[in-house]
Amino acid sequence: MAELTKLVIPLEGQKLIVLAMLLLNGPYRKALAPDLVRPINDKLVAVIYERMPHPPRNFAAQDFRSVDGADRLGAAYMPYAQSVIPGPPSKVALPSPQEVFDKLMLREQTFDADGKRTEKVVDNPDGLSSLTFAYGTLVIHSIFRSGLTDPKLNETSSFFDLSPLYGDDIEEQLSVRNRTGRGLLAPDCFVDDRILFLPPAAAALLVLFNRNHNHIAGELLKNEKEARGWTDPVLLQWDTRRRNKQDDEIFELARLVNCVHFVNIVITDYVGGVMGRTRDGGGWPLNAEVFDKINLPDRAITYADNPSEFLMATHVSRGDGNLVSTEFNTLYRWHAVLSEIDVKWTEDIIAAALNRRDFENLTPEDYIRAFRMAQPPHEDPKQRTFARLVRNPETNFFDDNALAKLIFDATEAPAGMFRANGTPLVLGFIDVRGIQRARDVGTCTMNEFREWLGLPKYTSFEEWNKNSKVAAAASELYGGEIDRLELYPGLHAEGILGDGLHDYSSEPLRVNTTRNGLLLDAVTLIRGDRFFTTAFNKENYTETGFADVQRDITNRAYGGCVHKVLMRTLPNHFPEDSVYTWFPMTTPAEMKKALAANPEGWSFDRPAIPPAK
Ligand code: HEM
Repeated sequence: MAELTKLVIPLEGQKLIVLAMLLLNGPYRKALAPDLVRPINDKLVAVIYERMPHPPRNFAAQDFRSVDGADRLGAAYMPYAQSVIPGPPSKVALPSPQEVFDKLMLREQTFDADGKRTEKVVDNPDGLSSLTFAYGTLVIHSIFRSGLTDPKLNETSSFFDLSPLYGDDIEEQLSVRNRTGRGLLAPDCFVDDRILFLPPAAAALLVLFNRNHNHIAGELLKNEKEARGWTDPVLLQWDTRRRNKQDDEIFELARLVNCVHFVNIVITDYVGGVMGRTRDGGGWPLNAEVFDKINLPDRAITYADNPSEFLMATHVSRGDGNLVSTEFNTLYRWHAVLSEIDVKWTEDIIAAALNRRDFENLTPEDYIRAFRMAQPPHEDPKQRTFARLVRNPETNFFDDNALAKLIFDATEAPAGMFRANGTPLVLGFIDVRGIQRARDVGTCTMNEFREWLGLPKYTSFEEWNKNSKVAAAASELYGGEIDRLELYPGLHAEGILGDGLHDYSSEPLRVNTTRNGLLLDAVTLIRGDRFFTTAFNKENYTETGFADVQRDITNRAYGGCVHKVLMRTLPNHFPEDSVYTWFPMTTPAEMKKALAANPEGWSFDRPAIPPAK
């Protein structure tokens, strides 16, 4: 093992990423001498982080230097970054987006004798549940909100700031607050009405984050009152100025803390799951201290040929800011992984409103009309509902049982697999628009993106996807030239070798582009955020807030964090011994297999719903 470690130190780029991740993986990690884990982890983080430019080199929409130079990196209403500057456009015309979608991305369909259509769902091979991608929609809606009139503009900030809950400007934020001096959000509401158009587990999760905020605000007021000089809010009811000031302070602190809960789940349950590592106890593929100070030579990669300098201390930067890019906006459009129930839910809403079940020629207008008819969004976000949930007329809360049911249903539903021909027909027009959008904003090709990530370029369509039918269709669309393959279909119809990151044995350098990109992006976004790094301390978060978000890497979920929010916000629904509590992003059926050798103390059954009050 020591020999293997020596191998890692002089490596660089992609080879280092693959080998270091292998060494840090479960069984190998245990065999590593403890003092070797840290240097390998640190070099891995350095290589990943330094590969992304900070700040980005280019803005997708910025043809001229801004007149006042006052751009704030990552603020809402900034243009997307363009990480890869594409080469000159090919003189040969590109295929129509619809044709690209139909041949490479449309979920396989079969028709029975009566013409009834069935879509072939391939369950996610890592056992991920639909809840993973409900969470995923909260993640992507936190950082992407492409302008309707100008898709090069991002109307939300590039930070994991739970903007679907809190909004993108002060007016939106105030629309979900009541400013009683306690820093609370109004009961069970959120700002972003895009979430109402998604399968309801996403909205249910957001409601739980609302409750989590209010729990945190309550604890802060209780425990930090003296230290912060806060007053009992009852005594402030006639003093609007002081009441608002106190409310703002508690609110902003609770928001900071709540965002760390959100990102802790991203790091552990979510990215760990998507990388295929939750089931076998792998969790987050990097050392948990990835966002801490790292002391290494400034550009660790350039020290590759001098291993003795590897441990020399300077530092790897962090907290520099973020600007999400147009390439990653393309990468995250994971419509192929939608579960059968999520697709059915979407289809049923559209069919009921439009009175037809053929989804071939949907338009954005059809789509919006269907959702507005199904559940007209209330003007006031405090009164909005979803999935036909009803608010308690006295408290304005939703029924806990109804929320828990939505979470349990999504936990049991197997997500789909990342694969070619995986996007459900009903989301077809969204992908077609996405392909066109990627062209309009000047997105690079698949191979340009891979090269930028440090991955070897594909040399043939067969290498990109071993399924000969998919490879032949793509080759035909792009005139046999793999370098012309666009990023959108390139990512979403890419084949997975073995099961992606797990199978290094036969072709060690072949790593799936999406997973590779996800890891890079997650490290970059979180490490670039000062509130998760340089400003993450007791002074800024208070003793109470800082203690609340500490992760326990020895817990039953291999360090996962989602159970904390579930148990806290629905205290009667998530039992201590249930896989629904600790592993809701993997289906219970899959967790039963994963824990088969050691099932004592685990319940795999759906938790009982308490009698309605
Ligand atoms: C049934 C579930 C879903 C529905 C109905 C849906 C619908 C949509 C719609 C309507 C758009 C806007 C397209 C446009 O304006 O051109 C969109 C964009 C997008 N979707 Fe989905 N989506 C779903 C699930 C997901 C999931 C699970 C993910 C990934 C975790 C995802 C990632 C994205 C991304 C990254 C965008 C671009 C957002 C932007 O640029 O502002 N979607 N989706």
